[in-house]
Amino acid sequence: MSNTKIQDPVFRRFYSHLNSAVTILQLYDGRIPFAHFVKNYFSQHKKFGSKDRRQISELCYCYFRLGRSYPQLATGQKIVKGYWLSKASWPDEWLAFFDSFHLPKESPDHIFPAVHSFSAGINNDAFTRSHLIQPDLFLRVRPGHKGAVTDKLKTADIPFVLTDDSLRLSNSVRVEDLVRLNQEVVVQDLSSQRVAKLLQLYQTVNKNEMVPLVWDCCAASGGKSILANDILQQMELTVSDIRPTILFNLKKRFQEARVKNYRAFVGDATSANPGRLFDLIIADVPCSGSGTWARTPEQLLYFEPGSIDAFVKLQSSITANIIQYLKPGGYLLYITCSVFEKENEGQVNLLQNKGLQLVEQLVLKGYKQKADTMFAALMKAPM
Ligand SMILES: C[S@@+](CC[C@H](N)C(=O)[O-])C[C@H]1O[C@@H](n2cnc3c(N)ncnc32)[C@H](O)[C@@H]1O
Repeated sequence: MSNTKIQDPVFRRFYSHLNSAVTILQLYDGRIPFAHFVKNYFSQHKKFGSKDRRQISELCYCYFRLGRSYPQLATGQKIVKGYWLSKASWPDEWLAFFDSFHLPKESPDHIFPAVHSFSAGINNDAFTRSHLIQPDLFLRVRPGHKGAVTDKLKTADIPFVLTDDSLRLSNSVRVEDLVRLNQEVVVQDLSSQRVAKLLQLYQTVNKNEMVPLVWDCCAASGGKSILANDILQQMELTVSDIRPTILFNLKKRFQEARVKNYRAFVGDATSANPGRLFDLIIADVPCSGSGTWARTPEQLLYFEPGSIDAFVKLQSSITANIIQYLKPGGYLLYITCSVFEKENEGQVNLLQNKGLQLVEQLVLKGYKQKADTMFAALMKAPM
């Protein structure tokens, strides 16, 4: 680390945060999400105020964002390089400060683990570099709440960008203090919101006049179910997940979101029998999450490449089971937050081999918009 004596309190504080970040990174082994780890660390080390906590965490994330680039650098130097690259421009005094660390001029060359080919149309270079910057926070405004929500943000003087029903905000905004979460808005990444396109398509191609029976078989806390509720307006919903605790969160969230007409059960989608047939099954399957690693950049260092094949196997076991519960001519909405072709088009191919017809698939590229990258496919069962 540089010996430069910098008296400016801004840089002295930076050094102090840098030293704390180095200590934390030396303790972290990737076994739990870094967000949980750092939260536990701060709850055991009460001397850090909230601003310090935020800055120290950001420095740790800057380190992860470089992935396996610059193996020759000490941890502190790598943090500073990541911090430098995390913003497009810096004032001159900061550039002089960074210079004092004798950092390499070359661009990072091992940000993303090259473990498998990407889905069609993903630009390798742009996607990889997008990990250097923290994505934005996105909210989906629920039907009928646009005016009230934007008024609240304006009154609180919070900068935002509204595009259709999607709000983009800085990550530092505490939205829960400003608007009613789940009732007025849902915290949902931009690409996740774009899955709406396939739900709207389902509405136009589905010729059944009855209220559709819908099963969200990997529901988690219900983000896609609430989206389906807002688009389809009327549906008879079944939700399930393998984790009982997440269904507890779902029930609380559904109460806030005023989603009432549903039944829930704990079930392993590789073998669960929901006891009826459905017009639409939503399978937002467990996956590598590789389209969201700009939000969890520790994965760039700690992700186990071997686990992709385990995810692929799990995904095909889930789809093999659930398609048995599609009505003749019913629809499957298959979703991942992965960029790997194996988890995306590869699974669609398997389903086509089982007789399903592809209606439309979308590679939801978020990397140019400070958002996640996802994949969604709408498929139709034979009549
Ligand atoms: C990507 S998340 C779903 C996110 C959710 N649809 C949303 O929009 O908020 C995948 C979910 O699948 C669940 N899961 C993993 N393996 C499963 C299995 N074998 N059967 C059912 N659910 C499973 C996980 O517990 C997790 O909640």
